[in-house]
Amino acid sequence: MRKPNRPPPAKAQAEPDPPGTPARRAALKLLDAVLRQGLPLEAALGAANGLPNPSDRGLARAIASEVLRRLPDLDALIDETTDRVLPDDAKARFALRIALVQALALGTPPHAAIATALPLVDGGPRRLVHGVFGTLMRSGATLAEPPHLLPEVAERWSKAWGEEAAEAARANFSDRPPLDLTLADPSATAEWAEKLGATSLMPGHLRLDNADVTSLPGFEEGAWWVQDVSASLPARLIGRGEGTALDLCAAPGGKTMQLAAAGWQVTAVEMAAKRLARLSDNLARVNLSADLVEADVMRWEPQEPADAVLLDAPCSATGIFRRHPDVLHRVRPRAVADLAEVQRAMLARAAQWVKPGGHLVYAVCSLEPQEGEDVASAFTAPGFAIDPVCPEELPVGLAPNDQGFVRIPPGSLAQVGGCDGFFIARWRRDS
Ligand SMILES: C[S@@+](CC[C@H](N)C(=O)[O-])C[C@H]1O[C@@H](n2cnc3c(N)ncnc32)[C@H](O)[C@@H]1O
Repeated sequence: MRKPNRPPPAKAQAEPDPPGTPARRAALKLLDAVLRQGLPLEAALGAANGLPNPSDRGLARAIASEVLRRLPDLDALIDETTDRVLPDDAKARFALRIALVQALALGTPPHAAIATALPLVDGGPRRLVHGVFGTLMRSGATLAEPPHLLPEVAERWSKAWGEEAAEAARANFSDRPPLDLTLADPSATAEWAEKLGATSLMPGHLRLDNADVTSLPGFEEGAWWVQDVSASLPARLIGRGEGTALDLCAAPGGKTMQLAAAGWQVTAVEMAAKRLARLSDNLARVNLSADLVEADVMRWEPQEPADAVLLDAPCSATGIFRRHPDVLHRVRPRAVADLAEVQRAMLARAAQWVKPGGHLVYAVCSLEPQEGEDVASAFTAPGFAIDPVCPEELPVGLAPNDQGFVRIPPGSLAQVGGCDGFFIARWRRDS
């Protein structure tokens, strides 16, 4: 005989979360996505997008970004205050990181920081979290300025680029990166610099303190687009032209726009449909056009070779760590090795699509030599020779290396606001 359905036993009434808790819960989800699942912060933002209030979404993102920027320093404070080291993935550690970063770096009053973080412990050691937070507040704890890089990153970059560069990278880490714009018409640089109160590191480039992009003069008419000066160099190294150019791995389209503005008839190939749609919107805003192809570069091939081929390969993106501190937490040696393998294969494919007399440019926004120097140095194909970059093609303060490649190590251009880390190589196909 079936038992009659009984109503579930009444649960003890839980205390309601203090206002502001949903933003902290979303921050916790973002951190979990980056640190435990290895996802990019941008991809994880869906977790915060469910929040009805836009300012909560912004807060969740700001908290998560700041925790990622300051993780070693936050964990050092936590570890020196607990009797036993909390596991890396313990909810208590996450709640403390979130509370401490707000109180010590984001200007949240300590009582609000802890009250909104405690519900994140969810039945865990609330008293411990409260106690550790209180001890640190009473002792006048502070966070290092600039923040420390993750020890493994500092070690890797010191080894690759020298201790001074790694220190410069750290110094750069606390500065808010400037806003760089690329002009569709480089001959109008002086005019736009004056209009926007900007400086310029080279023709076609403008640098401003951060600003609301969409309200700046020139946005509506599409006179420029946002692009870090380093990211603008690969397309610049192809120069002006009237022939055909392939832009491989093209979205969101900074380089496609540069090539189209420089007179090339561009085919932009991108695998991610959403990103390709963004590229299309970006082109429309700046009144430029290109043939857009949604395809995997490892499967697609053009009907005929092009005069210029630009491969901005998928990479660890450690060069953009200032804007996206999550990259430093997601890069593991195995991932870099896997990416380097893909990059080599893509470069070999891209080379087949260059016309004799044409150029091939390879770029990655990576600070890992395995993805830059190692890939370019290993590249050989019949008829190709390195086309060494000249110092005059780069902004003052950057220089090609002995092989004629461009390596932009961490801390570059620090005295004028810094720039992204990059690697760029250029070859010419003679036959
Ligand atoms: C570094 S971003 C490109 C940035 C872009 N060139 C620009 O200047 O705006 C790399 C891009 O490559 C795309 N991608 C990755 N693997 C790809 C593949 N196998 N085929 C085509 N696109 C790919 C990614 O979706 C991403 O949009």
